[in-house]
Amino acid sequence: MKKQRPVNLDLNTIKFPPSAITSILHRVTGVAMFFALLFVIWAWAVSLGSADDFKYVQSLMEGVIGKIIAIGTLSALTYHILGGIRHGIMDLGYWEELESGNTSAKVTIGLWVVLTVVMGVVLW
Ligand code: HEM
Repeated sequence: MKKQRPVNLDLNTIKFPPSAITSILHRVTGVAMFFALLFVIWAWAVSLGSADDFKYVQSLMEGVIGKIIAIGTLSALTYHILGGIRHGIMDLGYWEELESGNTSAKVTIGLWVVLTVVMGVVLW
């Protein structure tokens, strides 16, 4: 076996292309939504118990943690839908080349960041 095989253990020199980052984010936001849904279903069920229970959930959602959960959940959903639409367009045969795929990935991430900031400002 060749002794002088190329080795690259310097993680700082390894860079993910934008399309890889969108792919990872799609899975991360999908899993995040699964867990967020557990909270959403719990809050929904509790809020239907009585008028007091409703007020309890309302005050929870008006607090800092409630707002972070709401903005985080909507942000994950927004990314997942944007990524899902990008996937649908790729399924139709567009944006499959290296350059267009990376451009659509950058646009997806950019749109997501802008929409998250807008949602954050509106919901805070
Ligand atoms: C609460 C709703 C949703 C949950 C919990 C969810 C969860 C997930 C998870 C966990 C994955 C990753 C699967 C894997 O990588 O093995 C995934 C993938 C995917 N989701 Fe969702 N999803 C939801 C809604 C949506 C919506 C509304 C869309 C479309 C706009 C969508 C489009 C997709 C697509 C296209 C993939 C595949 C991505 C790929 O092949 O890399 N999802 N979803």
